[in-house]
Parts: sequence; structure tokens; C-alpha cells
Amino acid sequence: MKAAVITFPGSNRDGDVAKALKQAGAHVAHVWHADTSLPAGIDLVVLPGGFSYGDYLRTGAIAGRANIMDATRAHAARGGYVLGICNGFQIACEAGLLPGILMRNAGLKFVCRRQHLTVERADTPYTSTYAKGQVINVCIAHGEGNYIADPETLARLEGEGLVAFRYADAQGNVTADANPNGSLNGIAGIYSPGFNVLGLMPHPENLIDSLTGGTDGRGMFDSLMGGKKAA
Ligand SMILES: NC(=O)CC[C@H](N)C(=O)O
Repeated sequence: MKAAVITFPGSNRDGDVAKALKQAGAHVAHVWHADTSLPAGIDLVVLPGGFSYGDYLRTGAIAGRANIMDATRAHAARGGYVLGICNGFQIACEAGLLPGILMRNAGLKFVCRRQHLTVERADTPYTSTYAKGQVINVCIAHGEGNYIADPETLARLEGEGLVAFRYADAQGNVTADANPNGSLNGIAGIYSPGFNVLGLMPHPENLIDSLTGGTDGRGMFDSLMGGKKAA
């Protein structure tokens, strides 16, 4: 698989996600946000985490209008994979790749901690190495992860099974206490209707090595590479 990792001014997890992709067996190209086209033969576009444009205006709002986003939208419209992680999820929403928006955390504080998630379904290109309902332990680091959508959009996401992950406790209970940011229905990530676009606030790219926190994030990259089981 060929992946393009986009770097925006203020991206800071582009190197991390490139490492995770390479570990899973992907070929990785680095692409600057001001470029107007993607390298030939790209299967996956990654919008990485960070603080594009210092989170000014609204987080992701300026990056969502970068030159490369036209090519990214065209790639998604062709059914190509787009993975937006944290700031990348915010950018994907601002660019119209995914519905809804990420608001300031309900507690108005930046939250950096370990977090359990439920894997809502295991029949998608991003989750085939997980089990449905599996509880994974990853990390979060964001100030604006409070997922909001209008009631019709939320009902559609739920009705069409487009919620990818929810914030949960260690037992997999989706409770207000386990919700770090106030997201509606505990939503931590969502898919596009074709399951080719995934946006999520947690950082799977930082859970790929048992020496540094665990491997619960590896499955997402292994799934994309064709579903081999995470080691
Ligand atoms: N780690 C990140 O990507 C942070 C995302 C964003 N800048 C926020 O704080 O909400």
C-alpha cells in the first residue's frame, strides 16, 4: 500500500504516523499541504495530528482549505482511503470529508492521558484485525475533541453504523465519566458512508510498540494493509 502523509504548518505527528505505516508495511510519501496533487498511485492519504496554524480561527479551519485538500477530496470521492487523526480529524470535518465538528473540550482543558475505546465494528478496512466490541487502550492529547453534529446527522451516523470508536471505561462501558471531552454519544471517531474515510481523535500511531505504551493502535494500520493480525 502507498500512503501520502500530509504535513501542514504545525503538524507534529506526521513522523509518528509515517513510522506506524512503515512498520505495517506501507510505502510512505511525505506531501506538503501547499502541493496541488498527490503522488501517483496513492491508496491512503493521512491527515496527521498536531496544531495546524496554531489552532487559530477554529482548529483545522485553515488547514481544511489547503491546496492539497482538493486532491484529497477527489481521492476520497474515488473511494480512496483517508485517515484523519486528531488534528487530522478536525481538518477532515472542516474540509467537508466528514460531517460534524470538533468543539472545545467540555472541561475547557487540554486532556493528555490514556483512554479506553470500544471498537464499534470490525468489518471495516480500518478495524478488521480487531474484534467487534473490543476495548482498546490508546492515548489522547487534545483541547478540541468534543464531537458535535446536528440531531439529523447524529441519527444518520448511528443508524448507518458509522460510529467507529467510542470513549469507554476499561470494561467497555460508554459512560459520562469515561468521556474526556463531552463528545455526543461518546463518539471518538466516525466513518464516511463508504468506510473509506475515518476520522478519530485518539492516536493509534503512538501505540505500536510494547516498549512504549503498548500495541493497541497497531491493528488499525495492519487492517489497512490487508488485515494481518497485530503482533
Ligand atoms: N494532538 C493533536 O492533534 C491536537 C489537536 C488539536 N490541536 C487540539 O488540541 O484539539
